[in-house]
Amino acid sequence: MSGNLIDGKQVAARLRNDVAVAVKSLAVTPTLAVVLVGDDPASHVYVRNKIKFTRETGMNSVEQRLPADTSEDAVVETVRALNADPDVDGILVQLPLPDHINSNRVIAEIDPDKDVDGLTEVSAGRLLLGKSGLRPCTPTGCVILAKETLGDLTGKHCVVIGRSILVGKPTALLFLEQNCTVTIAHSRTENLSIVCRGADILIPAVGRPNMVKADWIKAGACVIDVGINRIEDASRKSGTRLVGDVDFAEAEPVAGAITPVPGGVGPMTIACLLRNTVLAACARRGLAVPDGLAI
Ligand SMILES: Nc1nc2c(c(=O)[nH]1)N[C@@H](CN(C=O)c1ccc(C(=O)N[C@@H](CCC(=O)O)C(=O)O)cc1)CN2
Repeated sequence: MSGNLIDGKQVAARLRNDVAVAVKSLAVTPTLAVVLVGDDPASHVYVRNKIKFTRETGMNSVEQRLPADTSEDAVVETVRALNADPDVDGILVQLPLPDHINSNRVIAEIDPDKDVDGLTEVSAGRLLLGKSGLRPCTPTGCVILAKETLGDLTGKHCVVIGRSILVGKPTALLFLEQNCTVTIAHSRTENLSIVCRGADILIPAVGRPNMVKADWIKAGACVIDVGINRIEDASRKSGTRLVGDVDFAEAEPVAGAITPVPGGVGPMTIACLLRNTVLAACARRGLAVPDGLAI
């Protein structure tokens, strides 16, 4: 890897190791339950990896795989049963759900103390109010990568592009929690490139391949690319490849540090999910959080 690359795979592997050490130190074995509905191939890969890493870090994995035509009520019942199971510490419902299911209703059913994705209204409220709680995984991964690169983030100007509930908004709040000065930019922001050029930390999270160009980036800035976009590439056997929201070839020479896609924020998402599962297990069971899991 070249000098300014932020190696998300390596940081994620280290975090998974910290989780494994933490799990060994606990008197109980945390359990993560995964609910997967339907046949989305990417979701199947993500869930397979979540289960694999859950087991590799010494935790129990519970799987609920439901067919694509499962009714919304049946998915809600599945979540309720997991809420009621005292052995289950964390519940995650893999997104996206099939079109006929209202994701908001399903997520709202998750017990906030088991909400290891940090997506319920209670988790969002706890984050907004600065109360302890489970934080969303991809945004937490962004903070860990930024701190790994820059150390203390106090006073840094962080520009988040995107205002989604899954990434943009919680990312902004988490960087605010780190004492950053935060700007949330989006598709209607005027002079977007100029706003971005003011960033010490730039976090595009919009899902638009190669949108951020070299002249959007302040020289030496830390760029954390949340976009994972599959584009056509006839030169590849598969006919496609993954790119971020940042035009990496243009941006890399300008940035002080930059995440690649793949191999940047993506692997952190699952590592942070495992960390959240330990945090949930400790909070539910009144145990102290083991050393090594603080951000
Ligand atoms: N319930 C949730 N659903 C979804 C989430 C989530 O956090 N919770 N995020 C995404 C999918 N996702 C995890 O679920 C996820 C996405 C990407 C990666 C990752 O490691 N990507 C690799 C590339 C993988 C590839 O080759 O396709 C990378 O960026 O290096 C992990 C997890 C939507 N749904």
